Amino acid sequence: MARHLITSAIPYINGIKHLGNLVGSQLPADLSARYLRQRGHEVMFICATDEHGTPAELAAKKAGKPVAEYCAEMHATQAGIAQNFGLSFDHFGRSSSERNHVLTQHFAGKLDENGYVSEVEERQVYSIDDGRFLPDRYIEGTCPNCGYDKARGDQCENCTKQLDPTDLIDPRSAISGSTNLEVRATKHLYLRQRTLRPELEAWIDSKNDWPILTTSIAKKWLNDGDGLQDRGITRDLDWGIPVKKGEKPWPGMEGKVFYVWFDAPIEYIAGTAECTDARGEPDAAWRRWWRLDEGADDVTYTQFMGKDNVPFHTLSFPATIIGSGEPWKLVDYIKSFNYLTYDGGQFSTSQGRGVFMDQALSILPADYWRWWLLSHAPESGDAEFTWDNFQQSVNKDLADVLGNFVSRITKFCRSKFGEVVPQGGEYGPEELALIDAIDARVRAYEGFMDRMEVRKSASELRAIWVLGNEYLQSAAPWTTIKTDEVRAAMQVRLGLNLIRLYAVLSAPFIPFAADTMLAGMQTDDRAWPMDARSALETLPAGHAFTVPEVLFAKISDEQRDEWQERFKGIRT
Ligand SMILES: Nc1ncnc2c1ncn2[C@@H]1O[C@H](COP(=O)(O)OP(=O)(O)OP(=O)(O)O)[C@@H](O)[C@H]1O
Ligand SMILES: [Zn+2]
Repeated sequence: MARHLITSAIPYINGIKHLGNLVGSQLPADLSARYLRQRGHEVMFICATDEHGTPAELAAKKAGKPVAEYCAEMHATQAGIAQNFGLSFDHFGRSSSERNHVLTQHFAGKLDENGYVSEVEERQVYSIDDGRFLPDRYIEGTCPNCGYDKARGDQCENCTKQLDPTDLIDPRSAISGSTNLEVRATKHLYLRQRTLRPELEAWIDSKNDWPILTTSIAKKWLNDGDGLQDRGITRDLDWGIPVKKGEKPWPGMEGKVFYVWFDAPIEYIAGTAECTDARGEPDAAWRRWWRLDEGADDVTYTQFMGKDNVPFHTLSFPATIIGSGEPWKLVDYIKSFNYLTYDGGQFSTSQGRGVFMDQALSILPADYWRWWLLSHAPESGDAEFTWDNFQQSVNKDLADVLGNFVSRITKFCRSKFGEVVPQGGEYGPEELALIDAIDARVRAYEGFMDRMEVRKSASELRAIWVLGNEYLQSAAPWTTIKTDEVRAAMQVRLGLNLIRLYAVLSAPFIPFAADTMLAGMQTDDRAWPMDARSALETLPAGHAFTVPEVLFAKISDEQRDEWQERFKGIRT
């Protein structure tokens, strides 16, 4: 048994997540966590909501609620939807937790002690009417390049020119529209990533088994242009973790908070502490996952995330860990994803484009989505969600292959032998060949799952389902029974055992259907098949079962067209 720490990139709090967010982080992390638990390993799977920063404040304002209240509600909403999707977090924490406050301030204090923090005086736009400094993207005005009148302080989205807020003509606050702005001096803390560059580079270079997507992004940030830059880690905002040096005040930093990207990854650690707190365990229980000097030296730590999060996880967060000078656990493997696109465009939370997790569950159960998303995970490049493709893949893989297999075997057995596993008969060459084929494919499936190759795992699993269908087709117990009832009984017994085996193997992908299959087979034996032959003898002759309800219904053309129409617009 090994110990696996798994974290998913923490979803931002400003709304319900879309299918792109799901497949780019939480869902593959869940696949891995479920698989490793089934293989008997000790798993700690952590996710949380990422709650700080201006977009949270603005979303709260739009909802007409104080930001703390908004975040608490949205956290509960996201947690509920995650549960309905079968995301098996050991804990779904909050980056605004007390634990994260303390740890974030602790890391900042250590970084400062070790000389990795500098203070920089900046000039920033202050909105007198809003009573706050405005981040670049919350200043709007006319683009000096193309004349577009809604250009943002960081960029004109019309002509794509990169801008400074001071370049804008007639600048105004994007929050209130006020033009009562002035430039004020303000002091901020910077994490001295440049100084840590040699250590970071050596560490990245040692990771030769990481996905190319991960290392290529890390190397780009390390080397492009002038190389890795120091990074501001504080902001002039109210909502966030107050800037402190450990438990002590930080002179000159009063009223400022840490930048959301500084505290968000620290929540992986804090979330683990929140988890063991909730279980009523002592500090040692979370520290053994994170502190190399307190038991974490045998932990394998894997992070899951979309590509835009990679720089922070390959460079900034490791800089925080390394710069602390303390023996915290660094990540062992970063599984990153390209983007899922929606019907020819981008998914977007802020623009309400795409299908969101709550909407998805309102039309179909979680497993339909889990299967499609994982079997089409954007691993080697971006992947596109289309309703056509979704319909085809659900109908073919889930309904025609797996669902049909379960239904034919169980119904046939019920009609000829009753709802018990029939007895008699011996395997012939066909059965032995099937068992060998299953063994080979299960070993291949394990290999892909161990390496977190999501699409390949899905197609191997599908191939295992297909083996059963092909066997059933050629063994044809409904024909056999006319001449050889004992042989038909053996074929059916094998088929019923295959259903249990499929439930076990498929559970990481489609946990709800797996439960239905096991409930139908009236067993809770989830033992991973070490060899197919004995695994297929789990349900003995005489064991009772029930015919499960329809596992997967086909998606009709009318449904497909209706959903395509319903979800083509913008969610408001
Ligand atoms: N279209 C996408 N496909 C795959 N992963 C994505 C996609 N969009 C975002 N992600 C990933 O989803 C995770 C959660 O993202 P987060 O909640 O911060 O939303 P985001 O990156 O602001 O995206 P959006 O604004 O589209 O919701 C991150 O790991 C991010 O990289
Ligand atoms: Zn422009």
